Amino acid sequence: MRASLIQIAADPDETANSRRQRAASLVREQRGADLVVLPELWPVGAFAYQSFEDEAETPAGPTYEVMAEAARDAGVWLHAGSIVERDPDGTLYNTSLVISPTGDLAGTYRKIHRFGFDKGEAVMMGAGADLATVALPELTIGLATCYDLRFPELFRGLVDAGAGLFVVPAGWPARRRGHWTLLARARAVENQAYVLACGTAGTHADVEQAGHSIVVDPWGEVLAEAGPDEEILTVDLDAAKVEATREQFPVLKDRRLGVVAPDLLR
Ligand SMILES: NC(=O)CC(=O)C(=O)O
Repeated sequence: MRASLIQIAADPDETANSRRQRAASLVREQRGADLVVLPELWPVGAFAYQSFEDEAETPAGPTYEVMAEAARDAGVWLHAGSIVERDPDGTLYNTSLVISPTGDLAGTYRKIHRFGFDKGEAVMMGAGADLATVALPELTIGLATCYDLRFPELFRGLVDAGAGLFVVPAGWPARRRGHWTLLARARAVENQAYVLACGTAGTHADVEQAGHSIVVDPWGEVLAEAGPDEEILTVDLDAAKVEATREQFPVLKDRRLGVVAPDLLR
């Protein structure tokens, strides 16, 4: 299974539309990949809070339209990163879109853990309420976004829902890059799953982005890591490695939910 992570820049020198066109042409260049991934809120910039209202769209809006055509042309599954979604009731969400090789919307995920504590996304957006997985031919992918990476219980929930690969689009700041790498590896090791974490490059709203998109295997080994600038990481994954790792070192079978989290069993 070949995956390409497109670490596109978040610099404010482009409009959302020109970013969409540029991202679409990069997706088209990935013909031959099975799965292509874009980062969090790349049409807007993850920290461009002042643009959220103006750039909000529906899951079937301009980002989907442009990226669906690109996915179809390239014949790939496309995790199109996330958009600012406006629900019909007016609430904004940080919503990921997964598009099939035929251009259909195969899944959406509203970011559950909102970043910013008492400002930014945390106060401007609603919190997602549902876990999301999408079954690809080789593996089921579990969806999470950026700050979600700090919440291991979400990833365990995705494993219980069948995930063997987590896709994590992000707009992670450079000043916390150490956490990004550590957390991506931790989520892979503890869940014996692949992690494809795709960040943004450049600087947006004065927040320097970490870049350093990373692919980690189910044993926690880093298969590929980008630098800080725009870059495309292409990696071959062995889908069978998920089950093989879980069989050879079956820690997930030793969970004691009845003791440590009885509420989860209700
Ligand atoms: N931007 C995010 O969603 C998360 C983040 O920056 C972090 O450090 O966590």
